[in-house]
Amino acid sequence: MSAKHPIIAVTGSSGAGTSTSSLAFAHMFQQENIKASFIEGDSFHRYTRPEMDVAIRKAREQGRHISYFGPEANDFELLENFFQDYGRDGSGKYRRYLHSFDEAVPYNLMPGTFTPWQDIDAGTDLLFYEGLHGGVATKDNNVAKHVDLLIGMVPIVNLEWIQKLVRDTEDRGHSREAVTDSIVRSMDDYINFITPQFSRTHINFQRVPLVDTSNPFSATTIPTLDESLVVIRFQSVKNIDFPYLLTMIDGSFISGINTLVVPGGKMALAMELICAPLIRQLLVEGKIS
Ligand SMILES: Nc1ncnc2c1ncn2[C@@H]1O[C@H](COP(=O)(O)OP(=O)(O)OP(=O)(O)O)[C@@H](O)[C@H]1O
Ligand SMILES: O=C(CO)[C@H](O)[C@H](O)COP(=O)(O)O
Repeated sequence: MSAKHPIIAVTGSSGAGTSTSSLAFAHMFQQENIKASFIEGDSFHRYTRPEMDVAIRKAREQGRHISYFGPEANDFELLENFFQDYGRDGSGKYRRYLHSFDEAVPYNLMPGTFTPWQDIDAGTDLLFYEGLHGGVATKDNNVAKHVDLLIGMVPIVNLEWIQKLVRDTEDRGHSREAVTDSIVRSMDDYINFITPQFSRTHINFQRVPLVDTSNPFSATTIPTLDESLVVIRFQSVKNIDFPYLLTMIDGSFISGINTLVVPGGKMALAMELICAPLIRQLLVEGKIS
């Protein structure tokens, strides 16, 4: 935790929508005149795509699996140190993992490689991380403890797989078979390193489709916001003004203790109405109560 240099993390599996959520946060930061450093979790992968292909093959020969969800393919130590450094004095180094030609060409690099490490901008008000491991905690590394506001982005798993399949095939040049294989290969790490994070979050946003997603592996389109609801669970934040949220968000309702449901189309609005006061509190008081 850091009063002076707060860290906000949106954590979620591959395809969950953590990058998409950055838009709502970028909007909030702009409205509140907050200077933020945006960091992508994929920067902390250990391997380039060709190196990862080799690591996957070697692990397979040894009868093991390696995936982007676990510590073999991601440097949790580096991520923890990065958060610690930022929390201490607002410094840190970042790089980008380039998934597609669109992302790689401006750097004159190939997809599946990294940009060089560089210093983050000096003098930022906060760090915003979106990625796989913002709330990870293992016996060796506790990333979660450095985060001041931790948000879980967790679509129902069929929807998550559809979002991953469609995005990875349409934007990242992977075959349907390769994406399916990576989902299967990642399952142990998913259970051990991804899902436990959602018990450490302040708030989880869970998108639930209202259309049939029973065979995610045959889907070719992503259910739209209007074809979904979002279940918002408040875990470790107090003083949430539910009457205000219910008034402001048309079609919202309370489904259980500390759980608000909003129409999918209202997800960004809900995120802003809920998170903006928390961010203000974080910057003024140095913590979320
Ligand atoms: N709320 C949403 N409604 C509709 N589509 C969405 C929503 N959130 C994400 N998507 C779509 O799902 C796909 C994956 O989203 P996104 O790229 O944000 O995931 P991610 O969590 O950042 O994944 P990765 O960590 O693998 O980069 C994208 O095609 C995105 O447009
Ligand atoms: O988004 C991901 C994890 O968050 C990808 O699975 C990971 O970055 C590897 O990408 P690629 O398979 O395109 O090389």
